[in-house]
Amino acid sequence: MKIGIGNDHVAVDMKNEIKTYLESKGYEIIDFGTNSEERFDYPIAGEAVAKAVISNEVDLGILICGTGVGISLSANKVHGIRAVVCSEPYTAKLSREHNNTNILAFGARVIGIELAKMIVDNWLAAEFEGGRHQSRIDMIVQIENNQL
Ligand SMILES: O=C(CO)[C@H](O)[C@H](O)COP(=O)(O)O
Repeated sequence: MKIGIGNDHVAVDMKNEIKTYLESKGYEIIDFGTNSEERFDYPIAGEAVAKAVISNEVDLGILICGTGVGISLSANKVHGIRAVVCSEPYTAKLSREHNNTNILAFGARVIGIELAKMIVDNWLAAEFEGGRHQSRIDMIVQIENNQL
């Protein structure tokens, strides 16, 4: 599986640790940066990873900024993206099973690396359940389509 990863200046170290962790588990990672601790505007990374998901350049995306909020908000502006920001594994898991999220975001200023790994593991291991959840996803898509 191919995963796109992106971050701002706050999250360079955490991004690299998550990247190494996932590569050690056999995932292919495409790094959309930044790799500098110079101030970097999170919408750039949020949009880049989101577009890579939508174009199928990658299967899923992971985004990290200070809180995970700004970078997930940015990704969610791209049509077809369902990005979740979360700080614990339960929401990460359910966001895949019920909401079919295609991007996971979290905050390098909020959680530590071990919790981040646990969140990533739970999110990647979970699968969309479909069934009663599909019609709700269809409704979300309809809201997007109503804006066009
Ligand atoms: O969490 C974030 C967005 O939600 C950013 O990482 C944060 O706003 C960056 O702040 P600063 O430029 O002061 O380092």
